[in-house]
Amino acid sequence: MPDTPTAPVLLGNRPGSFPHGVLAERHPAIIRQVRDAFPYEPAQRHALDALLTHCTEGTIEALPADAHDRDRWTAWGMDTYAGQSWYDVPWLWSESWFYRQLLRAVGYFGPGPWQGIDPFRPSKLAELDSPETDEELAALDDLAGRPADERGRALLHGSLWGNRADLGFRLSAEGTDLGAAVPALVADDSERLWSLLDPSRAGQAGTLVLVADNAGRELVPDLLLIDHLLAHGHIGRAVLHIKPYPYYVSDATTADVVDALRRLTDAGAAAAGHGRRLRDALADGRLALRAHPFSCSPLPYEEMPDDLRADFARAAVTIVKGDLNYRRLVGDRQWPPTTPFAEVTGYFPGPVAALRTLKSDVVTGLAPGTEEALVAAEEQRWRTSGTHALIQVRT
Ligand SMILES: O=P(O)(O)OC[C@@]1(O)O[C@H](CO)[C@@H](O)[C@@H]1O
Repeated sequence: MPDTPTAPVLLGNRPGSFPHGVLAERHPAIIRQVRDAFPYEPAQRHALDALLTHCTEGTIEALPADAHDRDRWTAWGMDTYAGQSWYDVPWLWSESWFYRQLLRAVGYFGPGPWQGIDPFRPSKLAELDSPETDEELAALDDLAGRPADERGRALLHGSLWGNRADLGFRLSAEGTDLGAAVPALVADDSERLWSLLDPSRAGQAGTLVLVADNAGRELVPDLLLIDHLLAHGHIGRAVLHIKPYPYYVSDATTADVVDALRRLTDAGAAAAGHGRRLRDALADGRLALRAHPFSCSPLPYEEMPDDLRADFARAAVTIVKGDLNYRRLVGDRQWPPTTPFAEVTGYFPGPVAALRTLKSDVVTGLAPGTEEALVAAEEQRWRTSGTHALIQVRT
């Protein structure tokens, strides 16, 4: 058997590193944002204040015995990491734990009147209802007159670059002129992706699994792409994997899908047509939602449970969106950037495509010349600035 490549797991304990900045600065900023956005009651305010200190100075404390998901977190490594600093456990684990603790602080898991209230909803709705979203939806009218092939490619790129719309990222990228960035693909396997979506390939249109990332201005283009692929027979069915609870600020949940569809149908013109077709697809089963607990797990996809593995195995292709999902797909490790993508995703049970803008250190599958050119132009900033993107495919 060939050796599976490996590299050190990313931790957040090196001051000055990107992961350290997320734990030490981004997480406290997220707590303050949530605290300001909602008229929370005293108990929630106290819990948020306690978390503010705890997440930067404390250690991992096991969930209480009556926590609804205690067994799940035990299986995900909680007892192994209990007692350790948030900075010394795998960064991916620590971040995921942060969102679990934040939701506990605001009473999301209940019981009580705040059960199920998404603390990130105000920022998600503000983005969905922004003039920028209006412009993007209006652009669909021009696109409607173009050949189907061209529309498909434009919608694929819309879904890819929609990944820049990440509210947690914006919080710490403040001051960065995202508008001035030159969009640049550091890897582009899009032709291989289209060949997997060729209906004549297997004699019948297969299933697309799309593992979604952010709500709002990323989810809308994801849905538009799905609608296009269904309407033009590239796929017979789509399964959209969303998060079972709010996560990484802007990650999409079922409520966000409902909001996005409302936004499309209310927009009128071409956007409304997409919205209506997507509603029909949901109603007749051609589009299905899945909110698997593992979608919010602090582990790489290599450790996915059997039922999820079976879902992916049935797909003609699984499209994995965004930075966090990329980290989980290839493993949150200090890979040399030229490590082959096909090797680190060799465990995945079927063809898989990553669509991601680069917003953290992890990257694989770059050509040696690409890495050299990026480093020469930007040192290591290209890894985290969100100004570069990739489309990588393993068949
Ligand atoms: O998955 P997304 O929305 O593309 O990005 C999530 C993100 O902003 O959060 C993490 C840091 O908290 C990084 O992996 C990444 O930059």
